[in-house]
Amino acid sequence: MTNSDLERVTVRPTDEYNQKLVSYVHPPNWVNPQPADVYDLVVIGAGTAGLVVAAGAAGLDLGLKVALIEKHLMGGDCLNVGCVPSKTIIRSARVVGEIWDAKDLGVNIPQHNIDVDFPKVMARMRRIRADISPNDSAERFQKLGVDVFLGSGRFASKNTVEVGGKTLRFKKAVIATGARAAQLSIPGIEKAGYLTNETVFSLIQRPERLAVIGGGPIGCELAQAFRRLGSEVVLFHSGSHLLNKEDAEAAEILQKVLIREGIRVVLNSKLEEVVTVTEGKRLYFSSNSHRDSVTVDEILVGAGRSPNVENLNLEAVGVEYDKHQGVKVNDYLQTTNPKIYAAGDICMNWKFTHAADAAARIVIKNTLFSPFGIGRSKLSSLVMPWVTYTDPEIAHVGMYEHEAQKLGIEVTTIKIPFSSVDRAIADGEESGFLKIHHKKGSDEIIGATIVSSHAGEMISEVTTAMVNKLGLSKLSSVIHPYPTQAEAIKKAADAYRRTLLTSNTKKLLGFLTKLS
Ligand SMILES: Cc1cc2nc3c(=O)[nH]c(=O)nc-3n(C[C@H](O)[C@H](O)[C@H](O)COP(=O)(O)OP(=O)(O)OC[C@H]3O[C@@H](n4cnc5c(N)ncnc54)[C@H](O)[C@@H]3O)c2cc1C
Ligand SMILES: NC(=O)c1ccc[n+]([C@@H]2O[C@H](COP(=O)([O-])OP(=O)(O)OC[C@H]3O[C@@H](n4cnc5c(N)ncnc54)[C@H](O)[C@@H]3O)[C@@H](O)[C@H]2O)c1
Repeated sequence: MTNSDLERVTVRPTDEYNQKLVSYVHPPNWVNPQPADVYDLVVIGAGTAGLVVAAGAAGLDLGLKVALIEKHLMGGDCLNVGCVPSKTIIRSARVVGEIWDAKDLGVNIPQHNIDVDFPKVMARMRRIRADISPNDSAERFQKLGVDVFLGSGRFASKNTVEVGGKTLRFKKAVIATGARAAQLSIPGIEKAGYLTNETVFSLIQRPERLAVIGGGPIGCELAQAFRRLGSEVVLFHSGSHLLNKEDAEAAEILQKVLIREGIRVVLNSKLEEVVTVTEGKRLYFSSNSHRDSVTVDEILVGAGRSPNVENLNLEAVGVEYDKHQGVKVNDYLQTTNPKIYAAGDICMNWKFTHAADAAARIVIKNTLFSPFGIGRSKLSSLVMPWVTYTDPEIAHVGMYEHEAQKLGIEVTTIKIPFSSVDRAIADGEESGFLKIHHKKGSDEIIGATIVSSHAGEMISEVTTAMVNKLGLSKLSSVIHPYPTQAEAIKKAADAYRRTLLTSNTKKLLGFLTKLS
């Protein structure tokens, strides 16, 4: 491929920050290398999953030949149009949330004095994204010893992939092509136009009125952020509750917060049509048998993901897939072609950056260091936490009660409301809770949910305990600094320990007290 063949990628607005970003993750002057005779690994897609596989394999310094193919921006969704930009604007939005609560904390800030400089919020996001991007850059991966090919990868035969007119022969290949926003079949929406995660971070002006479609993590995080940054927001959700995959009580707390902050939440919604009118985009909808309409400036769709399975010629290599579920893999992340593996959003229900990272590590082990399948790692052995970065955050790890029940595991749940945790009271954050599920009659933790402004920081303690099989008894012996919200974990562990006291041990303790 010569320079002129390289598809130019533009990220809008084309300011200095986005030019810097592109110069790292899709350099316009990039020249694809001459392919090696044969690659130990060819990885298609340079999002988190692909980057971690490539860096992990090349970084071992074993002389492995690794090729990495990216058609758009290295770093994938997470860096460019996902975690990084969303969390960066959520940081600005959080300041507004703090100011809204300031009066209750004795700090009077006239609300009409809040002046969100939306273009500056977005410019800060673009600057930070560009500053982080060298980590995922073509140049860095080249220096790691990876052959980086920019262009669209496609299987050509059982052991070759084509990119930009070049043919790469592989011993093993990895599909890490991720997912994109699922398209909705609402009449008129295509014509009216809408934003997805691929375009919303290119906004430079605040949409004064925003409709968000989908009340999952994307919808809830961005609806709250835009509301706090000054937009009028209406959030449509087809389910009867926001975040319907989460613990219902946790989702209920968030739902109340979003409504209190002025978001119009429309549940059980069915969007019937979108029409462009002089005042904007009008959405006709029904909800609980009631029909209504709302007119907005922009529509943001975040209603699930579709895996990027198209144009890979998967049929030619015997890799089975489903248009909704993605590439079919077994527990070892092997596709229906034993030489081809997959990792990340393309094949997993856990659509998280850290899940893609963890899956990539499994793929490295299973493709390169498990001869004859000996010592392979399994996806099902992972203990997976996740966090929805709303305010309050909702963090979860392991199983929900209903999942355990489905598997026939009897569960006891310990719930610690933050209204009983001194630091949360001092912080004015009593509405959340910590729930720990453990096996009935044992201290083995099988799952936990935390609702708190810092739930995401706290969940790792529970995850560490689960991974290392530290039960509640052990956690009870861990000293937690006072006052911290993480003391809730110790309180739950102490509550478990108290259940162990039988009436006989209580009598014995009472007797010992009298003797002392
Ligand atoms: C708005 C938003 C916020 C999010 N926030 C979080 C968060 O806070 N925390 C979290 O853990 N997760 C978050 N996620 C999810 C996270 O971004 C994804 O789970 C993660 O990026 C998946 O990584 P991946 O490598 O599987 O796929 P991707 O990141 O999608 O990467 C796939 C790459 O493959 C490339 N590709 C596709 N087809 C081809 C081809 N034929 N040839 C060459 N290249 C190809 C694509 O261009 C892309 O770069 C968020 C997602 C969104 C949309
Ligand atoms: N903090 C994080 O880790 C984070 C943040 C954002 C996204 N993500 C990942 O990205 C993935 C995608 O997020 P998402 O929020 O798009 O997906 P999601 O599938 O979790 O939620 C989308 C919701 O939209 C609803 N919906 C679907 N069609 C609708 C319609 N026509 N009208 C109204 N509602 C409709 C669905 O009922 C669903 O609950 C998630 O699986 C998540 O793992 C993670």
